[in-house]
Amino acid sequence: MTTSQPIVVDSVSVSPDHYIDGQRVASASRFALSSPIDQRPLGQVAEGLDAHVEAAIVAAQQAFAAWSALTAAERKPYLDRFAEEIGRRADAFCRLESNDAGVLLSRMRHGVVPRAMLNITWFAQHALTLQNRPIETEQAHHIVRHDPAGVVAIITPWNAPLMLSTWKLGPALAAGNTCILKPPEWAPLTCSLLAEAADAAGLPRGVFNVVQGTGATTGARLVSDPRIARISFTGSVPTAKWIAQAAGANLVPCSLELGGKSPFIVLEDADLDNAAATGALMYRNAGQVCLAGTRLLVHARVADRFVAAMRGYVEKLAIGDPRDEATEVGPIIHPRQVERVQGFVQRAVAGGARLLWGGGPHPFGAQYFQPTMLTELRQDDEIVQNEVFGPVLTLQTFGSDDEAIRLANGTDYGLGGVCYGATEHATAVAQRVRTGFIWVNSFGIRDLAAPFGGIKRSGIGREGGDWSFEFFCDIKDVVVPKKPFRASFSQR
Ligand SMILES: NC(=O)C1=CN([C@@H]2O[C@H](COP(=O)(O)OP(=O)(O)OC[C@H]3O[C@@H](n4cnc5c(N)ncnc54)[C@H](O)[C@@H]3O)[C@@H](O)[C@H]2O)C=CC1
Ligand SMILES: O=Cc1ccc(S(=O)(=O)O)cc1
Repeated sequence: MTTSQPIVVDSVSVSPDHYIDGQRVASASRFALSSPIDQRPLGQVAEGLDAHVEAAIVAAQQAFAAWSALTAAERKPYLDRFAEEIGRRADAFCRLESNDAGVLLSRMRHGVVPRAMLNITWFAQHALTLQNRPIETEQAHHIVRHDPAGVVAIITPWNAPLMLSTWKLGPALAAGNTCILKPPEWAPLTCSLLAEAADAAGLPRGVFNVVQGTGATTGARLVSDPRIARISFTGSVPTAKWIAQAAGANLVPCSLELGGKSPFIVLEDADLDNAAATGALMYRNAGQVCLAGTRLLVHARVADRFVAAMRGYVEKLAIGDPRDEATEVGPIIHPRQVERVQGFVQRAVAGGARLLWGGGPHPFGAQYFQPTMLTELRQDDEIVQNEVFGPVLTLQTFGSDDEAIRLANGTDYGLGGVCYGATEHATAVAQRVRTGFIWVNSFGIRDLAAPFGGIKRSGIGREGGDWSFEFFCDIKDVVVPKKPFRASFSQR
C-alpha cells in the first residue's frame, strides 16, 4: 500500500502512517483526529491492524540481535544524534503537540522539547555506568550485568505524548532493547515526528517502530503478545488493570505510571502568597497533569487568607489558544473529557459542595473550562476520591498535622504531593505522606536520576535513573569465585 499524504498543521507536515522496520506503512483503516483548540479536523491517522502489530514485532525482534550486541558506548552516538534530530525539528514538535494535545506552545519550546532531548541523551550517558558495578566479597567477584530484555512495548497517554514517550524510549533504547511505541490516539502527531527524527539519526531499521491506533484494538493486541519482553505504560487505572492482566498471562514485567489525587498541604506557618502562586499552577495544561496537587488541604486558621491570595492569582490566569504566547491555560483534550469534567463538578455541587470559583465552560471555546475550586466536602465525596484530570481542585481544611496527614493519605492514590510550611515543619509532614514523591515549598523540580512513580492505585514501579534500567534490563549476576572451588556436599 502506498504511503499517505502528510497531515499539515500550522505549516508543519507529518506522516499519519505507522513507522515499521524503517519504512512508513499506511493502513486501510484510519481514525479521525481533530484539534482541541477549535475542534477543526486535522486529518486521518493510520489504525494499527493485526498485520501492522505483527510486522512491528517481527522487525523489532530481527533488529534486536544487532542493536543488543552493541555496547552502551556504541549505542550512545546513535542516541545523541536522535536527540539532535529532535532539536532540529523543535519548532515542528512544538506546533504539532500544541495543535493535537493543546499543550502551550511556550511550554513546548522552553520545557518539553529540551526535556525530550535530555530524556534521550541523559539515559544514553547513564547507560555507560551500568556495566561496571562489580560486587566484591571475600568469596567471589560478582559481575552484575544489565542485559537488554528484548522487544519493549511503550504505551503513552495524550496529556504529554512527546515527554512521556521519550522518557521511556531513552532508557529502553540505551539499554539495548528495540521498541514499539503505541502513541495516544487523541494526540499521535509528535510520536510520528519522533520516527522521522530517529530515521534521520540513522537508527538501524526495526530498532524504533511506531504503530498508531486506538487502545482497545492496536494497544491491546500489542501488549497481549508473548514476544514482548517489557510493557511500559503511562495512563489510566482501568487500562492499567487490563494491561496488567494481559502481561500476567504471559508473565511479562510491566511498569505502570497511573493517575493521582495528590494532596497540596498548606501548613499554618506557610508563606501563603508563595503557596497560593503555586496553587494556581495546578491549572497548568488545564489540570491534565498526573502529578498536580489537586486536593488543597489548608490549615483552618489561614484558609481565608490563602483562598483570597489564590483567587488573586487564578483571576489573572490567561485562558485561551495555546499557540498564543500569553496563554497560561489551554483547552481540554476532547469533548468527552469536557463532559466528564463538567459531570464531576455538577455531581459535587448537587451533593452539597460549594464553588469558590469557576464551575463551568469558559467562553473562549467549546473545549475550555474555567479554573474551578470546590469546598465544603467530605473525604468520601466522589470529587475528593477520584482523579478529574481537568482544571478542578478541591479545598478542605484541617486543624492539626495529624489531621492533614490523615486527609492527605485518605485516598486510594499515592502519586505525588506538595507541602508548604516552615521548612523543617513541612519536611517532617511531607515525610509522613504516603506517595511516590512530594515537593516541599516547591513544585515540579525534577531530576532524571531521581525515582518517579506512585504507590497504591497510582502505579507499580519507578522510572528514572537506575530504576529505568532495572526495569528495561535483564539483570544477571555472574559469580566468579576468588579461591579455587571444589564441590562438596557439606558446603554451606
Ligand atoms: N503517572 C503518570 O506519569 C501519568 C499518568 N497519566 C494518567 O493517564 C490518564 C490519561 O490518559 P488517557 O489517555 O485517558 O489514559 P488511557 O489509559 O485511556 O490511555 C493511555 C494509553 O493506553 C492506550 N490503551 C487504552 N486501552 C488499552 C489497552 N486495552 N491495551 C493497550 N493500550 C491501551 C491508549 O490508546 C493510550 O495510548 C490519566 O488518568 C492520568 O492520570 C497521565 C500522564 C502521566
Ligand atoms: O502528567 C504526567 C507527567 C508530567 C510530568 C512528568 S515530569 O515531572 O516532567 O517527569 C511526569 C509525568
